[in-house]
Order: sequence, then structure tokens, then C-alpha cells
Amino acid sequence: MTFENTKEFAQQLDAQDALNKYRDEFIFPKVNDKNVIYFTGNSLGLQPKRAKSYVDEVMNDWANLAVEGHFYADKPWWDYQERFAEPLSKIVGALPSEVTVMNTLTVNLHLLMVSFYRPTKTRYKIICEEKAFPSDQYMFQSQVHFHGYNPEDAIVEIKRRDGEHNIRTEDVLAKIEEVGDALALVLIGGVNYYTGQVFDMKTITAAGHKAGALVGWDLAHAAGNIKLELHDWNVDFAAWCSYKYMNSGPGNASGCFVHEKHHNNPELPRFAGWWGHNKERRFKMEPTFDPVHGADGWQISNLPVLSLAPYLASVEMFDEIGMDALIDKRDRITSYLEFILKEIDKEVDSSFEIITPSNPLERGCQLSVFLHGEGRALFDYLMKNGVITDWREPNVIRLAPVPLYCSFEDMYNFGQILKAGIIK
Ligand SMILES: Cc1ncc(COP(=O)(O)O)c(C=O)c1O
Ligand SMILES: Nc1c(O)cccc1C(=O)C[C@H](N)C(=O)O
Repeated sequence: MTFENTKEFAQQLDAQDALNKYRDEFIFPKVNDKNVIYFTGNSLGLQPKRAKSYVDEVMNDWANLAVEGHFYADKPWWDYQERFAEPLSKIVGALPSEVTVMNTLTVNLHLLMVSFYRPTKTRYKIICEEKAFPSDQYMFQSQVHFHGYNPEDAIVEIKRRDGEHNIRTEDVLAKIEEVGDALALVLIGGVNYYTGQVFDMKTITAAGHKAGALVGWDLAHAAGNIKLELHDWNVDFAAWCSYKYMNSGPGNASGCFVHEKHHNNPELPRFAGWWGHNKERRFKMEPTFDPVHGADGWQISNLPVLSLAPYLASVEMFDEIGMDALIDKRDRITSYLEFILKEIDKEVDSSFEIITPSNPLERGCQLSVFLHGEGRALFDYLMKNGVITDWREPNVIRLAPVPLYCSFEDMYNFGQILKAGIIK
């Protein structure tokens, strides 16, 4: 499709966009009395207007029913998480029994490592990506220490080639083969937080299995952003946070995936708690743990229903729209933003380098831009002028035009503000 850098053209794209009406479902912060152009849904999604009524419902049930709310609320609290199974399974490409919601992302990765990182004297290495999100690096290091291994030896990072911003699939596959019999686990961010690169999860999962390892994915930047087929790709486990593309609110609950092939394995260790115990018998207060079938069997504590409420509101909105429609708009709006950036780059005496892959199959909605000719002053200018983006050292701004609430006109307006900020 050929694009034009004009307001009229952007407005025409908005008029043709079936998702444009969802923009009105979100609350935008204002700068100078105008809605901001929000590019940081990859860090914290905007608040869906309908989230408040879901939270109010729990607050009212608590006020009116108190402890009885566990069983007699309209949405009883004791199995509140089961409402997520259907919609969430469609978002991540899983069976309903393979997903659950609980805890937070790094906590869940640690808990899943209990089951899926079981190093032996000879097979103990973990393959991850170079410059993984710091929390993942700390998680790896502490897990490896916990098992008595040396992180420098046990953690194998896949490097970028000199002068390249993204990791090549062929290099991941070569590293898996090289580590071979020593490889216990492959665990990579499905979408890299810094560059927005999408990894070929299907191919990498198959290669990990071929080497005799297990394969998990950190889907913080993938869930609700890209098409996932976790069940069909035969992924062993995965976890994600819900506060980014799934708009559930700051620090909110995480989601987990455990492939059904692991559900009935009595050998698999896990850290247990009463919320993972046989649902029908949970309140019989029995002494021996009998896990619920499926990913719910990894639950530990009774759930923070107040925080699940906005997550449920959001997941139901995804269910209404469907990932295919979302991804269709995502590709159009991301390509339009890419076009705008290139147009502005031609018009000004500066130089931007988009370090995210240009192939739509290798990216979600994030474009990470290296500002060669500009520095932090440009980022500050954008923020002051109502463009909410984020700055990552040394010189990168990340722009995520989230298809649920960003408009094509936002992209055009952003280009004009960017140009004024550079010429100034
Ligand atoms: C890839 C990745 N992993 C882990 C985290 C940490 O998540 P949490 O603080 O919810 O554990 C984040 C985001 O903060 C992330 O982007
Ligand atoms: N969760 C965050 C927070 O509470 C404060 C600041 C940033 C975050 C983030 O989520 C960062 C995000 N994972 C990233 O990709 O940079």
C-alpha cells in the first residue's frame, strides 16, 4: 500500500479502520488539554473505561456479601480465574486447560523453573538472549546459583553479530546445537523488549526439543501483541505480564501457560499451595496435595480478585475483537508509523535508524528508533508536547502504536511534532 504524509490521508485510514471505535473505550491522559499520543502501551497499557465497573463489582460484592462473596457473588471469587481460560487461551493459542492467571511475571518464571529447570551434572545449561530484560537475567542467575552452578558457565547468551541490532534465527539454532547434550533449557523473550524483534518461536522450540532440552518463553512483550500458537508449537511453558498490551493496570497479575503434555506427569516437581489443590476438595482441608488438572494446578494462593477484575475486563475486550483483526490493524499502523519516520527523516537534518526488523513477520507493533543526530532533549520535547514514549540508553526511543487505541492521525500528528522538535 502506498501511504501519504498528510492529515487527510491519515484520517481516511482511520475512517476505514474497524477498530477505530475502540479508541473511545480507553482513558487517555491529557497534556495541554489534549489527549496524548500514547506510544508506551508496551510498558503500561491505557486504562479501559470498562475496567472500573469490573472493580466496582468486586468492591460492592465485598461490601454486601463479605466472606459469602467467595461463593455467592455473581462472579464468585473462589473460581474467578476460570473466567480467563477461554478468552486467554485464544490470545496465546492454547487449550483452555493450559492457561492460568496468578502472581506476577518474574515470580511465575521462578515457579515454572521449579518444574522445568531441573539441571543434572551434565545437562544444566540455559540458553537465553544477550541483553534479556534485566529481571530475566537476575532470575536466571539466581536460579543457577540456587542449583549450585556457576552462572558464567551455565548461562549461554546468544549474541548479535557485530554491527547488527537483531539476533539471527540461524545463530540461535547453531548455539542450541553447539551446547547440545549440556542444554537443559531454552528461555528467551518471545519479543525482545528493547528492539521489538519477534523470535521464530516455532523453529527455536523444535530445535531445543531436538537437543533434548525444554523450551519456555517470556511473553511480556508478546501476549496481546503478536499471534501465538503455544500449544501447536509444542512450547513447554510460558509466562507474561498483563499490564502492557493487555491493559490490566500497573503491576497486575501475570498469565502462565503449561503445555498439556506436562499436566499428568507425577514426576514433575512444583511448589504447591491450596489454590492448586483439587477444586472440589479444596475446602476439605486435606493434608496431601492433589493438583487440579492443567495449568491451574500450578496455582498457590487464593487469588487477588480485585486486581483480576480489570484484567478480566480487558481479556473480554480482546475476545470481542479477536487477535486476527488486531494484528491486521497492527501491521497497517506500524507500517504507517515507519513510513512517517522515514518521511520526516528525509525532511530534517538528522538521522534516525529503526533498529526493529522491517519484516512485519519479525515484529509486533513496537518500533525502536536509534536517534543518531539527537539526544535526550528530543525525548523531553516530545513528552512536553504530548507524545508519550520511552527512552532507553544509550539513545533509543521505543514507539508502540498499540492498535487497540492508537489512530493513524496520531501517527501523522506525531510526525509533525517530531519535525518541529528537530528543526527548533
Ligand atoms: C521481558 C520482561 N521480563 C520481565 C519483566 C518484569 O516483569 P515483572 O516486574 O512483572 O515481574 C518485564 C517488564 O517489566 C519484561 O519486559
Ligand atoms: N512495569 C514497569 C514499571 O512498573 C515501571 C517502569 C517500567 C515498567 C516496565 O514494564 C518496563 C518494561 N518491561 C520494558 O520493557 O521496559
